Amino acid sequence: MTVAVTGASGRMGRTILELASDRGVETIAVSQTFTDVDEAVSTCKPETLPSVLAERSVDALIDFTVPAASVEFLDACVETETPAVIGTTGFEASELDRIERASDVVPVLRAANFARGVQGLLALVREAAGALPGYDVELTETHHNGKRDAPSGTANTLLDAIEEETDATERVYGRDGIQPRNDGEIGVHVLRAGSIRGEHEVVFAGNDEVLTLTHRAESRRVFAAGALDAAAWLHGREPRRYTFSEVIADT
Ligand SMILES: NC(=O)C1=CN([C@@H]2O[C@H](COP(=O)(O)OP(=O)(O)OC[C@H]3O[C@@H](n4cnc5c(N)ncnc54)[C@H](OP(=O)(O)O)[C@@H]3O)[C@@H](O)[C@H]2O)C=CC1
Ligand SMILES: O=C(O)C1=N[C@H](C(=O)O)C[C@H](O)C1
Repeated sequence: MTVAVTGASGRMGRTILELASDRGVETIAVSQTFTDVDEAVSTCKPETLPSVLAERSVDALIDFTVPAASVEFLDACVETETPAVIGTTGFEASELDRIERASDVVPVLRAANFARGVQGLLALVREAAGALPGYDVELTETHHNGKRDAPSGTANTLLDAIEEETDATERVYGRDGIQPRNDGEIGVHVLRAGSIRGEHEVVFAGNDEVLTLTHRAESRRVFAAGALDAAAWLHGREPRRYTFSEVIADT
């Protein structure tokens, strides 16, 4: 398998290149800035991506960058009929529409979190939310100090699931001042500190009891592994939007 990895000098880009090399997956590092690339990895600048995808036999593109760049890279995939795995988070609605339209032409798998355990967390949160009506729900997410978007993409996915399963619909971001908690709120709390890889915790409290569900990523390799698994799985599929849970169910 050959994958093109955008944002190759970034935290995730580097981790994917490392893990791909361990797995014997060939990579093309797509980077605006890369200077210290391993000789075994070929590189290209983002501007040349369309011609590289057209000329080289690339099985999938893996993108962990920023939303504006991500949708541009996806255009190159559409132009060259290359499947796309997108891990970038923080998209606006118009960018999500663009991704949706691209998936009419090429297979696209976008996930806010490529850790398999987060799919477990999502299922458990859904179950708890449905089983504990009326309980207060609060979510905390904690990441490294370089993360741009807040709340995290994973937090937003968990919040969507909680809202689907409960009557709570009002997201309250942080708490400050004199304001008692109202029914129907979901508290959302964001921490940015040090090099923490990614933690998500959902608290359900009521009836004199507390249920806490937590996922903690201990290394970026867990996300890189999921993205590489997704790329291998996506290659050769029909154009449409796919989910990471489909990959997990199958591998
Ligand atoms: N879905 C998941 O499982 C996970 C998702 N993420 C998400 O992945 C994304 C990247 O995270 P992370 O690696 O920590 O971020 P970094 O900031 O470390 O890396 C992002 C890289 O993207 C490239 N880039 C930045 N701006 C542009 C631009 N305007 N045009 C083209 N390329 C650009 C740069 O690479 P270069 O200079 O080489 O081009 C940069 O180093 C974030 O949205 C994050 O939330 C992170 C971890 C897991
Ligand atoms: O930026 C990160 O680091 C992470 N981002 C993803 C998100 O926004 O949910 C996934 C993971 O938590 C790491």
